Amino acid sequence: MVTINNLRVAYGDKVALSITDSLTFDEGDRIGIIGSNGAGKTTLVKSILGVTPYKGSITTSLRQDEMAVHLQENNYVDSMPIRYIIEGVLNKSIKKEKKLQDLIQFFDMGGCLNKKFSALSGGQKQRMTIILVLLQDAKLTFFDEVTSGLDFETRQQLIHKLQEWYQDKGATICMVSHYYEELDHFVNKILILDEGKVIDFGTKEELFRKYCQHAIIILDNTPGNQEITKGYDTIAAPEHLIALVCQNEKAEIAIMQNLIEHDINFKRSNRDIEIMSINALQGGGKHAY
Ligand SMILES: Nc1ncnc2c1ncn2[C@@H]1O[C@H](COP(=O)(O)OP(=O)(O)OP(=O)(O)O)[C@@H](O)[C@H]1O
Repeated sequence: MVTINNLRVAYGDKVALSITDSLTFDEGDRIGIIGSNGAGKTTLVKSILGVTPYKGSITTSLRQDEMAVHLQENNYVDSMPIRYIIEGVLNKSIKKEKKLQDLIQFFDMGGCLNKKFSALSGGQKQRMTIILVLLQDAKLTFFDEVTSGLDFETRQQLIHKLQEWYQDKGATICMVSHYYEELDHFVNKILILDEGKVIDFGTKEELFRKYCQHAIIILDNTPGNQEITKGYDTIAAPEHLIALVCQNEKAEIAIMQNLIEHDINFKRSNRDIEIMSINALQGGGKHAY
């Protein structure tokens, strides 16, 4: 659906993106794009959309109007009831457009239509923009930090709604996010960027196996837990955690039995995107896909 080759984007002297290998997004992919601030995530989205000049090639079977985007920041007229913003942006009447009515109902925005944009909560503001984006029914949709600035519960609700909306649809989605738990539920592939370069790209399962093996056991990084886990293989984890790596089921059962005997709380995971990506980033060039 989209193939990228030798992509390079620079802002003045600063190279924001340099993708040397070929990168392909297939139809139906749900791709999570992760990377720290300034990694080039938004630049990649804008390049594919054709709104940022680049060198190299991006080939796609899609027309421009078959792609939609939800960008990080959206500015609307603050003092206007959102009913008129929605109708003005779409050039459609809510009364006459069944699909638009369905979306408004689905995202529970019917009661807000007469409110000014400035009077909406953060979650309602995001939902309004999402309605505008989803109405396009695009073959490829980008969500760039769609939940940024929202509290945990509102983020969860929004992602849950998006998931529900897309569950029977074959649409291709690219979601840029710093929130790993959101991506865990929403995407099947992960693209890891760092300083403008691709660190890895693959299915969640492939990448987890590559960097974390069969499973990991995660526990608090306390002196007591450090002592008990001394003989085990660990991989990189956020500072407050210890991640024990298990090569196979037998090994994980042995570790878990030992932890249970010592009355230690732990979490077992075979899909932790955060720990996988920390290890992918540490592997750097060694693991480059
Ligand atoms: N219009 C611009 N002019 C100059 N530099 C830019 C511009 N847009 C982005 N950059 C720079 O390019 C690099 C990549 O930016 P980009 O916005 O793509 O990163 P990102 O991964 O989306 O970051 P974030 O998570 O903070 O949104 C950064 O160093 C950024 O400062």
